[in-house]
Amino acid sequence: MLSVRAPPRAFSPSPPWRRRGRLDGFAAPRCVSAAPPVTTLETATARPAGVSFPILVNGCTGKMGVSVAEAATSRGLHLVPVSFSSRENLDKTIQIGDTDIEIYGPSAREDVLSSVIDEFPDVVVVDYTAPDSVNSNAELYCKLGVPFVMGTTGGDQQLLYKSVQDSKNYALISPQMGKQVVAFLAAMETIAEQFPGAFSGYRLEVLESHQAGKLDTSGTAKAVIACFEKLGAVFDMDRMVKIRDPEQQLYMVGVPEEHIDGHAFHLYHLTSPDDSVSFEFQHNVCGRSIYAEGSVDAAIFLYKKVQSMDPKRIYNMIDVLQEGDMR
Ligand SMILES: NC(=O)C1=CN([C@@H]2O[C@H](COP(=O)(O)OP(=O)(O)OC[C@H]3O[C@@H](n4cnc5c(N)ncnc54)[C@H](OP(=O)(O)O)[C@@H]3O)[C@@H](O)[C@H]2O)C=CC1
Ligand SMILES: O=C(O)C1=N[C@H](C(=O)O)C[C@H](O)C1
Repeated sequence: MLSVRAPPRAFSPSPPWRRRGRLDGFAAPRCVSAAPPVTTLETATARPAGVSFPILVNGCTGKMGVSVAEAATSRGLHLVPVSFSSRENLDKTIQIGDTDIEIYGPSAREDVLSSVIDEFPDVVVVDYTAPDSVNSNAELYCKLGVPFVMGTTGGDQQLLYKSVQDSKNYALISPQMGKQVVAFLAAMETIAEQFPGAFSGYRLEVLESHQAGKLDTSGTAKAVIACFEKLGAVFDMDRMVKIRDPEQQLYMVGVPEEHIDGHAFHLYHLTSPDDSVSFEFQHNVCGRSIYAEGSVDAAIFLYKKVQSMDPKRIYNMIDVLQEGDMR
């Protein structure tokens, strides 16, 4: 994870994506040609969630929506057969296991969600939609008092937290649901808290690569950068290297071809003011299963908090990890 390089003769303080044609620093994960771990009905039976409640996954026309709905079903949760879209009159159903999910447009959102809450008072919503829907969706969940997991990144994050605080609704908000990446983020937060300024004056450079359809800058990278900034590193957000071009991902970043449509590679490079020391951190994820499983962990965690009427209302994935509730 961490590499500290002593300055050899040919030492270059530049990050690898500036030094080489191909990003050698971006070692492809070992899952390269293996299929990502899949939770099947069989494994779900072997590993029951131990708790069951209704879960509504918003954004089932999208990739994460489908993955979370599948993971929820496999873990024995009751998938509510309703989801939403930004498009009116889509007239579409999406089949997840045995459940046909009906997709409703924006004008039906409030009425349909109210009916769902009437029918399933214990429902938890998991949101994987789009950055420009984050705030309006959260406003609606808060207005109707339905607990929600916000996996969608972007939007106005300050406003998001304010909506939840003002409404006293329960919510779990995190730009990152993958257990191991959450652990890395937790470590970064701890280091930043304990040793503020330890990297004072270091230059930070960041590269993130995601599937071409990703609309926003990595929310995870932003959270990690905030920690490096607390540690004293200097970063100019405009200089973030954001790669969405499949050719570059394949030949420069080294993303396995079968994961061009679903990957999240992150590289952070720090250089000391006198160029004598450099650090590199990276986390490279292929596929979406770690987020889908983490999202179900998050929904179960939040459900338990609601049921126990915990006075704390807003959570993140570090809370879930700290309470030992991530698989
Ligand atoms: N927290 C985490 O660990 C992770 C977070 N993410 C985040 O999740 C989000 C979704 O990612 P992904 O699934 O890959 O993206 P996709 O583009 O595949 O899916 C997003 C879906 O949201 C739908 N949508 C857009 N607006 C609305 C709305 N107002 N109401 C309901 N549905 C809407 C779109 O469908 P339509 O055209 O039908 O409206 C689209 O299909 C992104 O913000 C991404 O960064 C992704 C992976 C992990
Ligand atoms: O859109 C994605 O795919 C991802 N989004 C999240 C983010 O923006 O940090 C998490 C992960 O990078 C995958």
